[in-house]
Amino acid sequence: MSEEPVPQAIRKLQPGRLVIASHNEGKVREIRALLAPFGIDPISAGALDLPEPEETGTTFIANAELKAMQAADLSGLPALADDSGLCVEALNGDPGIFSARWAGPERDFGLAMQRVHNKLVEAGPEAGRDAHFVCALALAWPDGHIECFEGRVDGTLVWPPRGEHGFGYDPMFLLNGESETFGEMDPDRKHAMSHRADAFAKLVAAVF
Ligand SMILES: O=P(O)(O)OP(=O)(O)OP(=O)(O)OC[C@H]1O[C@@H](n2cnc3c(O)ncnc32)[C@H](O)[C@@H]1O
Ligand SMILES: [Mg+2]
Repeated sequence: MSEEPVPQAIRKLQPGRLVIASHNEGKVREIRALLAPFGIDPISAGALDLPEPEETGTTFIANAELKAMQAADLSGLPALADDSGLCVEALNGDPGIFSARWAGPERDFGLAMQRVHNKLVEAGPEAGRDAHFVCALALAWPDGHIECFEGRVDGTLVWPPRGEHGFGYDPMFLLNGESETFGEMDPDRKHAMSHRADAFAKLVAAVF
């Protein structure tokens, strides 16, 4: 069996020597699955007890950068952060970088999805249901070097939410051309076509 070519930056990442700078279990699960083919078994920020930084950036990239840099700094290890969110066209891109914050301190995504739905109802019957997910990935090295990549997928929103898989806004997001929401989809299928997979493919391609 021929060995898969391994990108340079990834080659430097050894099992147990990469931190996933995220406190979101759903994301950590997906990033683990994306890294598995490279033989990388990362440590999560939670396992290292790293603090959750305040997300003061005004873009997905800026927030991914600040999370990755803080984790690399504190751990002395390379760190991969993900800042992502749902952008609804009829809501001028909201909740966008505030996607986690719309779920309140309890991180209640039933509530967050209801909020999105209510705003769309308020926007009136002519407001469309188009939306996209964005994922910014930042890979920070302890020497301060940082690389960023952004992925995106387009779809529409359904109501009521459907499916028990995934996390966050997945049950209300229907990728263009699909009949199952991300919440109904087999997780492997979502991992293969999500905004996170798109950003990850760019990360891998850039370091060849
Ligand atoms: O910052 P970290 O610790 O990584 O975790 P977080 O949950 O706060 O993550 P973000 O700040 O990036 O907020 C993004 C929110 O957008 C939502 N989101 C991102 N990717 C998603 C996906 O693949 N499916 C559904 N919702 C997603 C999800 O609810 C996240 O909480
Ligand atoms: Mg966050």
